Amino acid sequence: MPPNRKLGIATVCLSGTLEDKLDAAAAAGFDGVEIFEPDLVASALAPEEIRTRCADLGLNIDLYQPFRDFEAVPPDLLAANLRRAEKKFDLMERLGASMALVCSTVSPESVNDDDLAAEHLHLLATRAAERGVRIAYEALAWGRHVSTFDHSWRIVRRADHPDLGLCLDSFHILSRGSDPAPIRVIPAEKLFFLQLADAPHLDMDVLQWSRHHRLFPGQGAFDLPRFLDLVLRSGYEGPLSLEVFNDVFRQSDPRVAAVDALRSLLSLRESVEPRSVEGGLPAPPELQGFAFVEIAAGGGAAPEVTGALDALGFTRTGRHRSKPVALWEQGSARVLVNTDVDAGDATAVAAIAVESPDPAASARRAERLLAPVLSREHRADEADLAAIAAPDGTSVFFCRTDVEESWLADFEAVGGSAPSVLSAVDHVALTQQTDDFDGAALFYRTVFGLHPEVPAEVAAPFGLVRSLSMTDAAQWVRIALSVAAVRRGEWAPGVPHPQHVAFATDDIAGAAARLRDRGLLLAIPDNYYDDLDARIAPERLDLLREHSLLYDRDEQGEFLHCYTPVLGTRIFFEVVQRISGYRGYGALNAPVRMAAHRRVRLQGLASVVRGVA
Ligand SMILES: O=C(O)c1ccc(O)c(O)c1
Ligand SMILES: [Mg+2]
Repeated sequence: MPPNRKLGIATVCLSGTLEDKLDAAAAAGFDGVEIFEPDLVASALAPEEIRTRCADLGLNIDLYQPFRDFEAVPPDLLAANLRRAEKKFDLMERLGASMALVCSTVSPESVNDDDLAAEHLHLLATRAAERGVRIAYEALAWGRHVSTFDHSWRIVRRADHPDLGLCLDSFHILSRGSDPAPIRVIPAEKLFFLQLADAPHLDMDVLQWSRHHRLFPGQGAFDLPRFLDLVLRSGYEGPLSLEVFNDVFRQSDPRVAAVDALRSLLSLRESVEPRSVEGGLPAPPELQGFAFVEIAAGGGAAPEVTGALDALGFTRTGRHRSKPVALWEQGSARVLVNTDVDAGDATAVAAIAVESPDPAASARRAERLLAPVLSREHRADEADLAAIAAPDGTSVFFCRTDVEESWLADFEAVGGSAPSVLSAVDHVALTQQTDDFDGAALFYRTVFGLHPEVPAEVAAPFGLVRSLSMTDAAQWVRIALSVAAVRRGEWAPGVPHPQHVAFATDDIAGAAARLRDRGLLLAIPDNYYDDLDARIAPERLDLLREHSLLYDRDEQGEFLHCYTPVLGTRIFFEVVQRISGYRGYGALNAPVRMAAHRRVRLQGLASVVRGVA
């Protein structure tokens, strides 16, 4: 595929007025737009002005859409529909748009007659051609008589007009579970337009699914790389255009949504183009684990954080040469604690750093995927780490710790080492704002090249929580994202936007005992163990109960985990033991953990920790 393949977006994807949408699409870097009729109708700009505006912004008008309920109607309606079409051709002329989308009819006045549909579309294409317009016919998944792409192709073939072709929309095809392979038989010159949308698996009415829950490619469950590959193999040469109807995106800042949209399309395009293509993205990094996790802690919370690290068996091994940052280490797990005395008891995961064999190339890839590059202050003798900003505000670093001049040289050694209980960072869990979840998932997946696992949904004490974890093929880096499925109202007694860092161990009971000795083991109630006994009857139930260990298992193995209370405003630590290749995160136990965190909150953790430290 040529690397200069044009990328477009339908204005219906974005929030705002037509002007807002065009500005956002252009700012993100799209080449073209599909103008959605209601956006134009509500605009005060004359079609000529829209045309000029698009040209000034460097946007081509790829498509005008949709024209509905045209074909296979009785003669009086046909006349009215042709009049309606002529008016739209007038408009398109003023707009400078040369392709109109016609959706398969849903009208109760239409008849189930392919010959008549073909005849009417032929007539429409003839009229359109006189005006310099071509017609792309799209089968809506809920079309009254035509609801599959192969049916729309039969009609277009029968109509046999050079200015009539097909619009393929991945949603309508994949939502119905249709096999897209027969797209291969459609000649390239009949593939007029391609609309791309992903969606989660949902068992619901297809029209509602389409109008409310579409997602950008890579955010849902459809196999879009295969779909796109088939369409391109057929010889389609037009733009790759996103058409995503989504309730959240309709309300989000269009500039942010447009960037997410283009990132998704760049990543999808990457999946079908050879790696060597000029102007292509640098390959995803072969990540080799977390280099460090940086926690920002206000002066009021720092003792809680460092007290918990100490209890977990970490040793403070280094002090940054120019910043108030301490390095804590154990096994290959490294935590930086960045103390900002003015920040009260606020805590947050400020940064995650991943090991990349080529940090500069990884950062270039991130930049090409529209990640904001952070300019960081560093002294001439300090490491210049490649840093980008994730949508949730977390800084992301790519580094190589195994080279002589690594970031570690910025730290002055201060201490020895202690016996290791924990071996590495197992995962980092970041809670997202309700509207940012899909964008954040897309960011970590594409920039890091991680593979998403099956999304989970749990009914938690303070509301429904969705989560999505992702990892690289070798499971060196795991990121777990979660989100309150519905925006919170006044009643929000849980920890706001909690974040946690999980460490791996081979001795979970030992780790839990250390935490308990320091008053830092999150207590799990008996009811949990009674239920566990009833459900699974795990072998070492007494041990689990004694050490407040949570338990899960999958086809491969078992999972034992425990937690600290919340430290400062929103951070906590988890210790996990994966046995025999367990892959999950114990998502079913999350509600029990959340309720336990709330109990500790009510009791007041600060007094406990200060009493011990
Ligand atoms: O939901 C609709 O009406 C609609 C309109 C135009 C499209 O291209 C489409 O896929 C759906
Ligand atoms: Mg469509």
